[in-house]
Formats: sequence, C-alpha cells, structure tokens
Amino acid sequence: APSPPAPVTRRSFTWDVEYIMWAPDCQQSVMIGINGKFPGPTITANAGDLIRVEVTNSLHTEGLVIHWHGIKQIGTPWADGTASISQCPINSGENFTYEFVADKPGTFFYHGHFGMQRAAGLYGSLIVNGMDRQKEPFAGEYNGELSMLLSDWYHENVYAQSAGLDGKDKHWQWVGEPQTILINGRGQFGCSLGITRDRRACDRRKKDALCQEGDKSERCELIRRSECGPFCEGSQCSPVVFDVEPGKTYRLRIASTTSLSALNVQIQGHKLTVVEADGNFVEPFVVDDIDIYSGESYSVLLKADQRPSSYWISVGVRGRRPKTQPALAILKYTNSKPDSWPAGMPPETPAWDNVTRSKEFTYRIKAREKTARPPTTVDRRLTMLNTQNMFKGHIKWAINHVTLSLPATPYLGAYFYGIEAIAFDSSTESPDTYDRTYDIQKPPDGQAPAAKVPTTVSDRVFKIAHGAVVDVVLQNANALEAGVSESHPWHLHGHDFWVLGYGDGVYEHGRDSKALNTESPPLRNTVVLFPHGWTVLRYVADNPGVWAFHCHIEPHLHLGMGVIFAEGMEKLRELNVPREAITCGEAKTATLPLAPAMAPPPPP
Ligand SMILES: O=C1O[C@H]([C@@H](O)CO)C(O)=C1O
Repeated sequence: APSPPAPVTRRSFTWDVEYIMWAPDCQQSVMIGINGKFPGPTITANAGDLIRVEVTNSLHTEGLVIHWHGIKQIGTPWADGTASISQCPINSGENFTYEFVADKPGTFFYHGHFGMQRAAGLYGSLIVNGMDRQKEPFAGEYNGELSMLLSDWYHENVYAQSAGLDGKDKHWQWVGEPQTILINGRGQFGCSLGITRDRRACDRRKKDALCQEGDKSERCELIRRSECGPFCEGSQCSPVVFDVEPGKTYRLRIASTTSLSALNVQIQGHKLTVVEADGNFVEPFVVDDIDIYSGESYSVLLKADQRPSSYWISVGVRGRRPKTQPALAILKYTNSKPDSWPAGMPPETPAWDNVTRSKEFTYRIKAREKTARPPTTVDRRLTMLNTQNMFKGHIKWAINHVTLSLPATPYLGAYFYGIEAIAFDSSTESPDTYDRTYDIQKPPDGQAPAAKVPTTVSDRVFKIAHGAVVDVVLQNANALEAGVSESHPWHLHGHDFWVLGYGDGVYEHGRDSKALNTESPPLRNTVVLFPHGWTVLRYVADNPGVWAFHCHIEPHLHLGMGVIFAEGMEKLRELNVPREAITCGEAKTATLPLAPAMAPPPPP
C-alpha cells in the first residue's frame, strides 16, 4: 500500500505592515515596519513546512507586496511577491495571504518588491533548517547558530529617492551612498569611534538625536546620560552583541539585503570557513573576511578559539568609493568582562577598488560534492549586455538596449486569463543577444555609428518553454562615464542556477565556453557580474511561473535593469492560482475562456 503523505507542518504568521517612527542609526526616520518593528520578524521553519503569512497593508498611501528571496515557489508562482509580475500590489487597507512551501534548507530573507520598499526597511530574515537538522552537512561541526542580516540606510526617504531617479535632465538625481550600514537593523550614524574623541560633534549629535527637548522618556534620558560613546547605548541603534562560549563553533548566517552597497565582513582575530552560499552547501574554504553583494547569503563556521574577550565585527563598503562608515558589532565571549569594549581598532575593510581580491573570493566558491550537476545539453542561450544609457533625458540601465518597465496587469494574470495582447507588448520577445560590434570598453556615446543602438523602454518578456535548459551570459560593459563599469549582483526568482564561470572582457562562445566549470559549479540564486567582465549561468526551466531576473541594486532595478522570464506558461492553468492575486489592471474584467465541455449549450 502507498505510504501516507508526510504530515505537513504549517507555520502561520499575521503581519501588519505600517509606517513606523524608528531610529535605526540613532536618527529618527519614517520606515516601513512589520507589527510595529524594524526589521520584520524572523521566520524560522524546516524544509517541507508550509509557510502562511497573512499580510495586512496598513500603509495608508501605497500598495505592497513581499518577496521571499531564495524560496523557489514551486507550484506557487503567484506567491513570489513581485508587483506587476506575479501579483497585484496589496491595496492599502486590504490583506493578502501568502502560502508556500519552504522547499529546501538555507539562509534566506524576505523583502518588499514594489517601488523601493526594500530600501524603506521592509525586510527580515527567513531561516530554513533541514527536515532532520542532524543530517544537514556540517551539522556535527557547530554547536550553535548566529544570524546577521545586513542592509544599508539612507536618510532621504524612498519617495524622494525614486522621484530623483525618475527625474529628467537636471532633475535626474542619483541616490548617492547610504548614510549607514545596518547589522540586524542597527547602525551608528555619526557615532563612530573617531567621533567619540570629538566633543563638539558629540554635543551636536546629542542635540539633533532622536529626542526632542523636554522628552522625558526613559530612552531619551538614557541617550542624554550616555557619554557620546561609540554605541549610543540604550537606543534602538545600540550595536548587536553576539555572545559565544569559548571553544565552541558557530554557524554564522550572513545575508545582505542592501539597497546599493557591496559589503565586506570581518571579525577581529578570527578566521571564517565558508560552507553555504544562497541555501546551497559549498566546498568549505577558510578566509579572513567575506565579500557579500546585495541578494546573497552565506553561512560561515566561526570558532571561538581566541582569548576570552570581546572582538570587533566590522562591515565595510566594497566596489564603490566608501562614503559610509563601516558598521560595527561585537563578538563577546561569555565569560569575558561584562562591559569591556574590544581592544584595538576594528578590522579595516580591504581597499574598495581592489576588484582582484573580490574576484579571488568569488571564484573560490565551488559546489560541495553531491550537489546536483547541470545538464550538459543546452536548449537556449541568452546573452545579456548590461549598459547604462540616456533615454529622453533620463539615466537608465538597459539589457540588450532595452530598459524594463512593468505593466499595470501582472504578467501572471495576463497569461492566466489569456489577455497578453492587451496587457503588455507580447508581439515580440525581448532580444536574446546584442550586436558584437558593440565595444564594451567604451561608453554608449563612444560607440562606432553602427553600434549606437537606441535605447527603448519595454515590458516585453522572454518566453521560456517548460523544461528548457537555459544558459545566460551576462556581459558587462562601460557605464555612461568613460573608464567606469560597475559590479551588478543578478538575482533570479523561482530558481537556483549553476554558476558556470566568470571572465574579463567579452565572452566568446567556443573559446570561453570550453573553460566553463560544469563539474563543480555552485548553485546560487544571486551572482555578481564584475566590471567589464562576464558571468555565465545555467538553469532548468522546470517551474512554471513568471520570474524576474534583475540587478539586486534597488535603484538599478528602478532604472530598468532587469528582464522577465515567462516560463512554462503552457502549464499555468494546471496551477491553483488565487484570483485575488492577479485581478487588477486589464485582468479586472477578464474571465477564463471556458473549456469546450463546460461551455453553455448553444441557444436553441
Ligand atoms: O546608476 C547609477 O548612477 C550613478 C552614476 O552613474 C550617475 O550619476 C551611479 O553611481 C550608479 O550606480
């Protein structure tokens, strides 16, 4: 007799999303919080669990969606939480229930995916343990877990940020560098070690800190009393302390949901052994520090093998000229003196422009033995040229000269009701390569006349057949400014992909494809594209849904840096898609075409 299905553990959460006043970095701001707090609650589950989150949108002036970053949404593409792609935004005052299976163990997070809500603070951790934790690789090698969610914070609100990015000509405005890096939602703006020695900056900071004159609350009293210590003790922004027992080993989970910044994490006096990347175990390797790009996650094993004391954890900026102080946290051995600050200075971040060092770290990541290998035959190869362009007075990012703009009707709804033709430009697909006469070392206006392809704005998609094996070649190029090319962390929804290789310059199929790693490519959901270089990845289109593939830098996505994969749409009707997820825009009045057997009889 067939064995009964395994019982499903359901984990239910009720979330109220609202604007909150919060001081993530000692300065009061409006943020988007969940159940009155920032960051949102941590979800912990086991692989196979059904996660159910009932979200009420209490933001009075905007819609909302939540994306579960790293969860594949197998069979539940409508729960991926991407506005205009997988669902309609949840209207102000309304609620929506996400229900999906935690398909595999790993270090994940969730975040808003409408407008720039992620940068407004709408995020939190999502940790999935193995069905049988003891059987997880490395389980026997650590005694406890620590978790670090990294982000960056701007004092200018996201409405001003997005208005600047949408502006034209002299009204176009870049977001600039963030004011503060946050660790588990806490940072210390203007409260660095340096500032502690500067009395005047100190007094100034106290004056314009989060407390109005006359505010006698306990929190404000604490702030007033505190020396301008490095830590603004007693405030919402006091630094995180990670307690460890001497001699024990910890699995430190690190995830980054920054809006912009690439980061580097170091722990004074301690080595780190990398064991997981984006929910996939990797061949362990030992490093002094790790680089982490927005959208990525790692687990590192950390052994508390130093003299029992406190040690600095510092998180600094990579890849862009740092104008943001490194974030600090403390690793504290349990039997060390209760209030002792770590001795010495926090470790210094490697030079921001040392790309070689970043590449060395990234290239070391290899699949652990037993990781599934990629198929060897490929059905479709897409080459994606990444450029920064001018479009009618706006600065945009484009893929094969096309900038993404999202339609009012979510693609998933358009396909479900068969109304693609009226919902978006479905007359052709997105271009699947670019003209090789384009010189990736030169800005767009430095191109030869034939390669000066005009930028267009479009909501077209790539239609991917169910089951197809897809290779994507991400090809970086020069930005608008001569000599500049940026790093972009590309994130794929609905899948993990194998990272087959990286290189500098132009990818040439035949020459470079021979050197790709098909033996031990790591599986990931986010991968970095280095300046003036290329990255190749492969995935199997076995999960019907409409999936975004985009740069995880929030303002870059806002400026059009992404594409849409409409995958296995021929299978969509087999899924149970809740109508309330997709009934907006052109789908408001749509009805399903009736199957012939169900059609009403012809009139007599
Ligand atoms: O998209 C971007 O725009 C600016 C700059 O290129 C134009 O001001 C920048 O640094 C980006 O990453």
